[in-house]
Amino acid sequence: MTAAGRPSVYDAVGGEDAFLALARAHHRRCLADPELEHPFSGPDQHPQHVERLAAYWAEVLGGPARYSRGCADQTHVLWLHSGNGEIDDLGRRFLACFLLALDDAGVPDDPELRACLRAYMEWAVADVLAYSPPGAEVPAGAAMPRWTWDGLSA
Ligand code: HEM
Repeated sequence: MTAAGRPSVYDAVGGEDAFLALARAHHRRCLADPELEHPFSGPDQHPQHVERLAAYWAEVLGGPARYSRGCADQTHVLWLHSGNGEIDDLGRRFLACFLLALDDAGVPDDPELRACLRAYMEWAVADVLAYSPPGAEVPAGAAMPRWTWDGLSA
């Protein structure tokens, strides 16, 4: 629950198991995409990619701080996606896979929740793509984003 007594976005999605199902569905969609399949099929993929992605999204959307406590931080996430050159098309595909995965994973079809999740992912894709020019410098100690019903929380 949030301070105002309203469920967090994390709770509205369905908590930990729902985020795992969402990350799994999203990964499946990425692997089925002819372009996105390449970056996700490299030999050095983290074996727990899906679990880590689920923990990351859960934390950003108001869940427990499992990613920043047990996995890595925002600087690592930005660094992982940086310096790949012009990948705007991959960003569009990533967003499309996320929106389809919401249905695949059975995330509640509440219009306010869906709009909130879409706005978050549009923002997050743009944030990652901002570091795609070769040589882009990722800031050290970048704070984990927090996304609420009202958008990015300062
Ligand atoms: C342009 C679109 C994107 C592409 C092509 C992409 C690709 C990737 C790849 C290849 C990995 C590494 C997988 C591995 O080695 O385990 C990864 C990891 C990850 N990505 Fe993305 N990604 C994109 C956008 C995003 C966005 C928008 C977010 C956040 C909302 C995100 C969050 C993450 C996280 C949390 C990880 C796991 C980091 C970890 O293992 O600690 N990605 N991504």
